Amino acid sequence: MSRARPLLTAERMRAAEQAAIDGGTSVEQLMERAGAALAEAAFRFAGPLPTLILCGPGNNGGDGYVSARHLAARGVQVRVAALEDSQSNAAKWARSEWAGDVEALSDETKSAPLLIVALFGTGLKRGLDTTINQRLLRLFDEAMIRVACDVPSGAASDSGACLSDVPQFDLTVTFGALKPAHRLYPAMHRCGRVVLADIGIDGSSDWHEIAAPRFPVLEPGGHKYSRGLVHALAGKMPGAIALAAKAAAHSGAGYVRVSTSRPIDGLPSAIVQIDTAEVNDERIGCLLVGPGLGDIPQVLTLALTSHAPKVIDADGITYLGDPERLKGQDAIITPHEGEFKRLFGDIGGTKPERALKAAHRSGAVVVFKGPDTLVASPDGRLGFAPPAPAWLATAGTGDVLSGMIAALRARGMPAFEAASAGVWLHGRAAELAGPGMIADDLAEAIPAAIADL
Ligand SMILES: NC(=O)C1=CN([C@@H]2O[C@H](COP(=O)(O)OP(=O)(O)OC[C@H]3O[C@@H](n4cnc5c(N)ncnc54)[C@H](OP(=O)(O)O)[C@@H]3O)[C@@H](O)[C@H]2O)[C@H](O)CC1
Ligand SMILES: [K+]
Repeated sequence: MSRARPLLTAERMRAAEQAAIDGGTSVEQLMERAGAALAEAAFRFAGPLPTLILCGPGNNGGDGYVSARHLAARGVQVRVAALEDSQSNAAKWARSEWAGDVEALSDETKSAPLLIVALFGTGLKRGLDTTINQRLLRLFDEAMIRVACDVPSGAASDSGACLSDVPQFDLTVTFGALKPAHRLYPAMHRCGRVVLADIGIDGSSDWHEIAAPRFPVLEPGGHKYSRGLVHALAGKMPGAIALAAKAAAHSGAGYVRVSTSRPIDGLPSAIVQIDTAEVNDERIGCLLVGPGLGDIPQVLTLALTSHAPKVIDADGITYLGDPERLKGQDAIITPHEGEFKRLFGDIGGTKPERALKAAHRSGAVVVFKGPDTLVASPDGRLGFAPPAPAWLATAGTGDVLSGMIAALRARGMPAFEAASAGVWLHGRAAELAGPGMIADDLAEAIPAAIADL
């Protein structure tokens, strides 16, 4: 299991920085490590290209001055352009240690093949002034490779909002821990590749980027029930539950059963169809309800009489009405924005805050889907999905995800881990299925995604 990279809000980042300082590390030492890491990552990524570094007035700019010194020490032709005088002592120190000139950022500033932008990081308070932003965008267009220091300038670190027009960077070098902006829409799509540098602060957090899952080892002596029985309840539109059932089968469930009032054609024969719904059969590893449910809420009510772990998706979420109905249900719900709002109403805050409040209120693991999918647990853990292909936005991919999560849960993974692993595999399978995929291809790409692990 590759180490899951931690994420911290700006406030928790400052606290971690302060703890390091209380522990005897100076701000200048932290800045020296950050700037050196920025130089190292930029050099590895771009090679010894002539470089222009844009430095802002705060410590983000300070990192920029330090990186200028380190790149110059490698023989790189480096120029620095500053927005204004440095405000903080550490930034003043970093600027004083830079032996070269510092140009004033203006309309006359010439760009360079490698552009490193260290204008604003976690201290951004508002969008960039139009003049500054125009200059940034011009220099950006004239450059070949663009690198952001810590956070793309103009992106709000905690919410992932772009407070001004943020261009598309090739690389973002961040320090200590990832920031929410690296994994929240739209800022996440402006970062390019994100490199996390260790600068000696304790970045540990209960927020993480979801990493490739480690699968429960299959017991040779196992049988179809020990590998997990997924029991799906069909509703009005059988196509959706069929897709979810297929995805569950491809995700390694030992046995997939569908309760349906009429035969569903096109289902692989490995998937058993029955016209009863014994939802308290203790062999059930995970119950799945919601895909294609339509307006038959009594099927959801039946599902809630089951003691089995369950995945509730789509219409099943809509018909819940009250999040409290999920208490004690050992449930994973998989809402997109609309279903989230219908169930939880207008919970304010950033997407991470909303996801965690919903998990806390419902007692369920909440997979809050979107171009930035989060997995929130009632115990405060929060997983951020790595960027997934845009072509996942097509009909039926949500049904596939719910089936994948149900299978992993049925295989014995705890709810939060099963939901996180499902989200990760869903994105990976989409990459393998390619841009022309439809949801059926996505389900069929799951075994290759798992084999990849
Ligand atoms: N946290 C760590 O472990 C480390 C972080 N480092 C780097 O430090 C920055 C955060 O530095 P900070 O000085 O807090 O903030 P910024 O550099 O991002 O912003 C500096 C000032 O810029 C002004 N500001 C904000 N928005 C705008 C804007 N749109 N236009 C103009 N000016 C703006 C603001 O000043 P005000 O006068 O507006 O209050 C900010 O104070 C972090 O990102 C890392 O790169 C350390 O170097 C290493 C360790
Ligand atoms: K920046």
